[in-house]
Amino acid sequence: MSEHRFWNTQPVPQYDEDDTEEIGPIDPVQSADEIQKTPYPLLGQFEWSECTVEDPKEIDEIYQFLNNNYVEDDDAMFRFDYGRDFLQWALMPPGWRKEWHVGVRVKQSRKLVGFITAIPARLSIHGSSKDTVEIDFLCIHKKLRSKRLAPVLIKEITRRVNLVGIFQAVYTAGVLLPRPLSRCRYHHRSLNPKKLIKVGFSRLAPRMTMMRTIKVYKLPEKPETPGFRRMEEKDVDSVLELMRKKYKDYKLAVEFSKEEVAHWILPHENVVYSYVVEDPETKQVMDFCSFYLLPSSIIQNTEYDTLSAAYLFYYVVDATRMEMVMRDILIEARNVGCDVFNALDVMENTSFLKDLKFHIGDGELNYYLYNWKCPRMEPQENGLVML
Ligand SMILES: COc1cc([C@H]2SCC(=O)N2Cc2ccccc2)c(Br)cc1O
Repeated sequence: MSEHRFWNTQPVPQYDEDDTEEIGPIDPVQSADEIQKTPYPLLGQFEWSECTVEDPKEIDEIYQFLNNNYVEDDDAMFRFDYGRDFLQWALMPPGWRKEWHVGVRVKQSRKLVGFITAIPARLSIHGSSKDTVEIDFLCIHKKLRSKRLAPVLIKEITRRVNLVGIFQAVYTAGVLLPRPLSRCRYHHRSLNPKKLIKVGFSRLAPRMTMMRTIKVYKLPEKPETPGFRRMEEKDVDSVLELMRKKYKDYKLAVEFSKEEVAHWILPHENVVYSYVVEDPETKQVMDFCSFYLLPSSIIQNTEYDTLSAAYLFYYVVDATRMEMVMRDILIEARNVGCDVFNALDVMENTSFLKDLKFHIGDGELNYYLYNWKCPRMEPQENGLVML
């Protein structure tokens, strides 16, 4: 990892450093008024451009740009296809800022060729609370790769975040950079095995027929947990309470406000689906769970061009009901048309992945902190899900 020309200049733990138990900023503490007021210089033909994500035209432009240029798997078989509604939801949570939706355009054509975003997040890291941002959607046009544009985008978003007095950030990547706070793995549960095999994501197991494979992954028609229902506005306080109690046990977690629970967890059609388990007697909300929809383009396939996928999001479920509730959201995801259900090995996920017939994927997800040194953590100690 010594060859990282950019990351070796940044306030992140370098690879050769030992795993000290120290906790604190890496850069000397600065105040917002010491921060450079002008944007970083760009190569001649490019200019900075704050995107207006409330404008359907601009959200569509961002959608198309990410749909064509964002993250692919190592074999270039799939590329994330974040939806327009999903992007508006992801980029306008409570406390969002327009100046943190940073685009790079070609001056003369106005074409969008670069993008990076930040959203505010109050994080609990090894028990102490910090105002930070979550960095996401860093994307450079395929034709402009290895022009050293990404470091400029990262420095510019850092400057804009520092201007309002925030000096820490969290970000994730499939690639290995100096230096992961936590290294997690994706697991996948087939919902439509026939399509997953046809598009080359799954393979027919030896001595298994397609009919037999379909039977193995078959799920009941409807959820079976007594009291399982969609989450509603009236459940926000209960869900907030469940999260506050449970997520303080994780070494990395967002400290959600009531408004943030409403924004991130209440159902949003075609974006995020959430459910509660209401005790049939007491009418108390005992559990909640949620997943978000993030399709992928299938880059080379004659029969299909999109893979519908659900991703496990936030939940608090009693251990005795865990497997049943998680099976119920597999059923809900299948019922809204998903072909596969994805989950990381974070939180308590490993308690049900095997029994619910998830298989480990080759996708790794590494979590990183910017300008904060602290001990690393195991996936199950990690309570943060990034979109
Ligand atoms: C291909 O193996 C995986 C690819 C991905 C990512 S990379 C680009 C993309 O679109 N993905 C979503 C996806 C695509 C296909 C199946 C499941 C998830 C993940 Br995340 C974990 C995997 O194991």
